[in-house]
Amino acid sequence: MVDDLLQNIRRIAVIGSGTMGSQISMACALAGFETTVVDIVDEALEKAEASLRSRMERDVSKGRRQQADVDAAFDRLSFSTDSDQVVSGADVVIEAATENLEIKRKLFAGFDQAAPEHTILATNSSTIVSSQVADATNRADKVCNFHFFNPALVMKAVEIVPNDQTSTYTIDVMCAVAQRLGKHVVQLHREIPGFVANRLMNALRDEALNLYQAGIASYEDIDVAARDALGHPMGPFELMDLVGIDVSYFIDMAEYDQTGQDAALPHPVLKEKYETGDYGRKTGRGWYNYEN
Ligand SMILES: NC(=O)c1ccc[n+]([C@@H]2O[C@H](COP(=O)([O-])OP(=O)(O)OC[C@H]3O[C@@H](n4cnc5c(N)ncnc54)[C@H](O)[C@@H]3O)[C@@H](O)[C@H]2O)c1
Repeated sequence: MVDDLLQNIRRIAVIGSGTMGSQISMACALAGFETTVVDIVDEALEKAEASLRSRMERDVSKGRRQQADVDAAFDRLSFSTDSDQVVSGADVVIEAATENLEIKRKLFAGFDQAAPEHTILATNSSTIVSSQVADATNRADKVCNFHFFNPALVMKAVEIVPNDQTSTYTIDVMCAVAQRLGKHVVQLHREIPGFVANRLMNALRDEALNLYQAGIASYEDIDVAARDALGHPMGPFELMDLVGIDVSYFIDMAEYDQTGQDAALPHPVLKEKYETGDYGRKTGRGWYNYEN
């Protein structure tokens, strides 16, 4: 069944080579897809390649992967700044660019022009539902959310969300792609901003921020409670640093833009932190310090 659905899916274009796009592209290449990752910034592509090579080297040295598999994956993976050219040869496009609706709508309009008729256009957005980009294309039936979790090479789940025009075939193909990537599918029946997993996590994060703001406990101790009392792999403050405080802020703003509900606005403490420019691991400092 999976093989049948993937018969015509050989080439994947991943758009955006940041935190998510870089690892999504590696996951696709490791799974056997001819993959190209695209960015508008050359340095982002160079950084992505360097970080993937060192990550893969570490995985091989720890016995998690075979050198031959990694070499074969790098043979299937390329890096480009020419989106139109890459998309024109792709069977599936996975968009993982900056979390901004205007940017994504422009990108989807461009993909629709450049891609062959059969190509599926998916977005990895954390919040923006695909109907918001599908109407920038003439193929809403081939547009959906395909949402990975950070780090995409490690986290086992992918959320797949149809908009009200997405065809069953598109969802079936994307479920098959997810399976080939070794992911477990969380299939939503209909759209909701933030989907399932992030809505659960955001409820926890906002309560953690409330407790911290009210002076009930330090952020370090709140992280200890989440890790060592609830068994979460990481506390909510550590997770914000991993995801990126900027990304967390943009995700909330995108939800607010979609719903207009004040409750969706970024928590005041998150906003304050965002305005300091300390975004977490990516800038060397967030809630915690990563500079050494
Ligand atoms: N960071 C997370 O934990 C996480 C998890 C799941 C989903 N997401 C979603 O994934 C997407 C990317 O997030 P990220 O954390 O990787 O962001 P990021 O800021 O690390 O990377 C975004 C990349 O997109 C590039 N870009 C911007 N405009 C572009 C364009 N027009 N064409 C090609 N590349 C372009 C940027 O140069 C940058 O390299 C967002 O939609 C976000 O909501 C993020």
